[in-house]
This record gives sequence, structure tokens and C-alpha cells, in this order.
Amino acid sequence: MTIQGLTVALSKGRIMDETLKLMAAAGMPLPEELDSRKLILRSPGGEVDFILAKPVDVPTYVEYGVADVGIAGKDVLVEAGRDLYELLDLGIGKCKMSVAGLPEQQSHYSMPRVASKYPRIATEYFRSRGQQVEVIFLNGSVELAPLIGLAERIVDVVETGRTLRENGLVVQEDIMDISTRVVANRMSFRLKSTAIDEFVGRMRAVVEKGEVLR
Ligand SMILES: Nc1ncnc2c1ncn2[C@@H]1O[C@H](COP(=O)(O)OP(=O)(O)OP(=O)(O)O)[C@@H](O)[C@H]1O
Ligand SMILES: O=P(O)(O)OC[C@H]1O[C@H](OP(=O)(O)OP(=O)(O)O)[C@H](O)[C@@H]1O
Repeated sequence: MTIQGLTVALSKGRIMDETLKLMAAAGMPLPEELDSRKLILRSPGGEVDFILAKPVDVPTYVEYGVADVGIAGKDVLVEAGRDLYELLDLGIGKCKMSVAGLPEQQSHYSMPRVASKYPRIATEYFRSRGQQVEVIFLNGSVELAPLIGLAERIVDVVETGRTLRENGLVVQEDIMDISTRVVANRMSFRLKSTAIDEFVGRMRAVVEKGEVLR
């Protein structure tokens, strides 16, 4: 098994199931004891170790090399700004990063406020458009901000649009398309190239067939 010796950081939460389905279809060794509370799991043959990480922490584990490979959303990767190799788009966890707000709201702040769980993406987006804004970091339920007057606009991910709709908000601008990516540590990419190539090659074959998840 050429995949021997890899440590893979998986994002817990919403993209975990689909990631595991893709890995199963790719014939990858899968973690045992998934229904336990353990955070480091191993494949039955001991070839691969899996770290079950909070999504936002995956880039950190990979940059520091405690995981060779990581699976994380493009939103998390761009926000983290870590020095990683991005190797593959898995085509799952699809959504958009967008600017949203109340419809037809007049600005009443001298410096408009933007609330976001993604302060770096929000800051860079408005800076690139030459707009001065104050970005306010929130950890979640960002849609609250325009409703209670904390900020006029938000920058957040939109998937079905339901959360915006049910809170009377509308998309004003799209910033980027988001999906789940495979990233690698730069040193691991050289020292474990056989294993990483095998992992990515198998996953790519399944993604390109596009047959997996239904
Ligand atoms: N509707 C959606 N909302 C949020 N993220 C989505 C959505 N659809 C796909 N994604 C992708 O799934 C990834 C993981 O989302 P998830 O909600 O599990 O993590 P999280 O936002 O860090 O949540 P938590 O803070 O609860 O751990 C996101 O980084 C994004 O790439
Ligand atoms: O367009 P939709 O399909 O409604 O999905 C988008 C919503 O999903 C995410 O929230 P999540 O459930 O992760 O909670 P959070 O607000 O605490 O991040 C995101 O932050 C939006 O609020």
C-alpha cells in the first residue's frame, strides 16, 4: 500500500460524511471507530492516521506539518492565508461567499460596518474595491447583525439562500465560489510524494467520474 504513513486532517461537521464517501469510493483506507469520541483515528491496516479537526483549524495542522494532508473548505483556506499546496477540488460542500444585507437600505454610518466570520476575506474584498469599511468579527449567526443594527452588511457563505430569505436579507454581491479542497504541507509534499500522489490521484479519479455521492 503506497499510502502508508500519511496523516490526514479531516474537517468535522458538515463536509465530513461526503468526504468519507469520496474516500470510500476511491478505495482509500478509512478511519476505524468513527462513532467514538476519539480525535485521532487509524485505518484498520494502520496505513493512515486521521485527525478529526474543527474545520477552521485544518490549515493550521497542515501548515505546521502535524498533518501531511488536509480537507477543508476554500472559505477556510482563503481566510487562514496559510502557506499550503492546494492539490484538488473535491466538488463537495459547494456554496458562495457573498455580501448580503437588508434590501434597499440607506447607509447611515460614516464608515459602513460589515459583520463576518471571515474578516480577512471581507477586508480584502472591500479594500480591492476601494471601499472603506469597518469589519466586525462574529463567530456565527452573522445574519443577526443587520437585523439588530450592528452592521449594515454581512459577508458569509450562502448555500440554499434559506437563512438569508428567512431573515429578510438579500445577496448584494458574490465574492467567490466555495467548495472543499485537498491541501498538503509543503515539506510532506516532497518527502511523502508517493503517498500524497496516490491519495490525490485516487480521489481525483473518483471526482472526475462524478458518480459518487448519489
Ligand atoms: N451552508 C453552508 N454553511 C456553511 N458552510 C458550508 C455550507 N455549505 C457548505 N459549506 C462548507 O462546509 C465547511 C464546513 O462547514 P461547517 O458548518 O461544518 O463548519 P464551521 O462553519 O466551522 O462550523 P462550526 O463553527 O459549527 O464548527 C465550510 O467551511 C464551507 O466550506
Ligand atoms: O444558504 P443556507 O443554505 O441557508 O446556508 C447558509 C448558512 O449556513 C451557515 O450557517 P451555519 O449553519 O454553519 O451556522 P453559523 O451561522 O453559526 O455559522 C452560514 O453561516 C449561513 O448562515
